[in-house]
Amino acid sequence: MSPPPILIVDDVTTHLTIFSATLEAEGHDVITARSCQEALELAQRHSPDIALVDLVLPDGDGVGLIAKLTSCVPTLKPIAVTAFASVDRAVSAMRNGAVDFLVKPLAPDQLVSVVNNALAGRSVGQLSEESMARSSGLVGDAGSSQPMKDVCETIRAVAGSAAPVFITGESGTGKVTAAATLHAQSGILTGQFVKIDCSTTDPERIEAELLGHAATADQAEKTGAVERAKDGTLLLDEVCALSPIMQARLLNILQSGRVTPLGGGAPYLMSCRFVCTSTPDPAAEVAAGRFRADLFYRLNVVPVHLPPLRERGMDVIEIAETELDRLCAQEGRPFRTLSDGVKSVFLEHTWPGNIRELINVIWNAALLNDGPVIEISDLPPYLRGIRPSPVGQSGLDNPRFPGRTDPFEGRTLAQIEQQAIEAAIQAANGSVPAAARALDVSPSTLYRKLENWGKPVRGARKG
Ligand SMILES: Nc1ncnc2c1ncn2[C@@H]1O[C@H](COP(=O)(O)OP(=O)(O)OP(=O)(O)O)[C@@H](O)[C@H]1O
Repeated sequence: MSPPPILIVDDVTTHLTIFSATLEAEGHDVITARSCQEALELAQRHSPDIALVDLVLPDGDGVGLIAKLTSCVPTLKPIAVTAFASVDRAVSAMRNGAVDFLVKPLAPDQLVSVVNNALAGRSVGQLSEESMARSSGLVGDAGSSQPMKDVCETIRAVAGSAAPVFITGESGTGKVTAAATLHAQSGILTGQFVKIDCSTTDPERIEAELLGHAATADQAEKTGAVERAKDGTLLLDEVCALSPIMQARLLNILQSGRVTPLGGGAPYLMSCRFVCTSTPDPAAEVAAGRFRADLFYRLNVVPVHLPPLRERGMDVIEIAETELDRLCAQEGRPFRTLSDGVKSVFLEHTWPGNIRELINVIWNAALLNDGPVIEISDLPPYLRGIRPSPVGQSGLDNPRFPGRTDPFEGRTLAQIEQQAIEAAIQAANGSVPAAARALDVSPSTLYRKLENWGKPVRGARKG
């Protein structure tokens, strides 16, 4: 029997032809779709292993398609494909079930490497959990800023207790990694680290995933996550996404400590440590009535907040260098270090996708270039457009702020906004509409701001 095929979803014929030829040359079977509708039909018929999904499709949104594909083929590993300007869309795709993302234009060896990694069960998002199982903790391996020292201290202090921990932070800041670190450092937990993604698991199935179910006429018995995490850690990733009904059931389980599998299996006592994560601020979710206050107080015994990368100062360089070493060893690439210009750009950029975005930038640069030093020209265009601060002004060598750790220090919000907008326009070769698309605002917003700053605008409409 031939292995399941790889599904490529893109409405541009040349992309379909090039991606298919590259993967077929590696011995993969490929099927192609040009729309969400066609992709869903093919997925139902062929149960592909991997789907490469372009995030902009003629009849819908690729992020939504990824969620639908994984719900119709639970074993499917989707990979989001996006244009340079929409890294945050890719981050949102990963939050909706994508195991990895690729940024166009794709180099053939990069496409093959990401697909092979996904087939082997490795992705940027999963490597850390593997490492975590082996190491005594990845959070803290790289990054010595004060906010991260505080986080590591909290993790060390509470790892050995059974108290529930609630980890918050923007997407890609390392919440799941921190949860796995807690498990690895516990010293007392002998069971497994089990993760349930509450935002992508089908709401109809989440109760059975959590509690398990007895055998039925058409389904074999299923062991629930609570039981699999016996004497270990149960991570409820993005717990605020649970429906009101599931929130009530979870509260009930926490209060009684007893779990009864669906369909009448034998009840058992729960013995796992609960760790939850949330990207939206859980207190705001409670205030808005979307998350139960009583459940939040039960789960939020030890709060841990992961700072965004832009507030971690020089950590961005430490993490980039550590990851460069790791990825070069893994991929056999010859890079040794980052140029000073690249370090300066990294300190200027605001990293909306946080560590995940940084790792993808490093991976891209190391795969597509020759080394031994990563230069600005090796970075994706949206980063090349960022002007490093003049000598003496960057975080690397700023005499006013020796050892400065905050790239925003000394700047107002308005100055940071102006710099981000100018960088986007430069990256879009001076096109305001293209920069507006990249920043997800209307062109008129940018024209208005440029006018207020007294900047000449190419192609601006009068009146
Ligand atoms: N301290 C770290 N050093 C190196 N890599 C890290 C570190 N923390 C996280 N990562 C990597 O960053 C990526 C994002 O981490 P993780 O999935 O833990 O973030 P998250 O906050 O849970 O993201 P999301 O909210 O989008 O699910 C992963 O690839 C992980 O391996």
